[in-house]
Amino acid sequence: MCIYLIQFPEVQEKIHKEFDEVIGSDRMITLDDKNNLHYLNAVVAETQRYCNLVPVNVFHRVTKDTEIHGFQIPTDTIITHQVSSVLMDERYFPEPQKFKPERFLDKNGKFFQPSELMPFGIGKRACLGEGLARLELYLFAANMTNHFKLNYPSDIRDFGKRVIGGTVVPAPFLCKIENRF
Ligand code: HEM
Repeated sequence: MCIYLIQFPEVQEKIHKEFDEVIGSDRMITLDDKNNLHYLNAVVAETQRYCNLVPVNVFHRVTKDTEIHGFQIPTDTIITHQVSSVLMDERYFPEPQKFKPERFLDKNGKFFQPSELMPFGIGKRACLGEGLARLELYLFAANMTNHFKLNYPSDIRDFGKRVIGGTVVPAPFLCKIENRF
């Protein structure tokens, strides 16, 4: 998310505008503020959609003969699904290659979360840590961005490079951090 805020400064500006209007100080932002920070929630959602944090999903075993779109999948086959195929599907997310938090705001500017946004998987084996992870993402994103403005370092080298493993992480990067208060 830090990298996207630097790469898309207009997004960072809109977050700061929302903080100035809704929070208005350097006080601790808590869960009580969550329902009032629509744009911030939209940026967190778009970050999860856009970054595809879990590039290869967890393996599952088919427990009975199954047919999906005409393909026969016998019992005990090991399968994995790709959440990213939904997150990058233009039927649900027009212009999927663009970072657009506004896709998660309704016409009144209120945050909404469509069922197709499924970075934690779906169904019985979806992420067990989803609730905790959502709270952490919100609290970190809110307090970090309220306090600081992020910018490119003066010497930009390989900025924003993705390192793909079990999860995707950014290659170590430098950035310039300014206090907002
Ligand atoms: C941004 C953070 C996270 C993301 C995007 C994420 C995403 C995922 C995904 C996509 C799966 C596979 C779901 C499936 O196979 O359908 C998964 C499984 C799982 N996650 Fe997470 N996860 C996150 C954080 C966490 C945290 C913080 C915990 C624990 C505190 C956690 C615990 C688990 C466990 C135990 C499973 C296996 C569930 C099962 O197979 O029944 N995850 N996660």
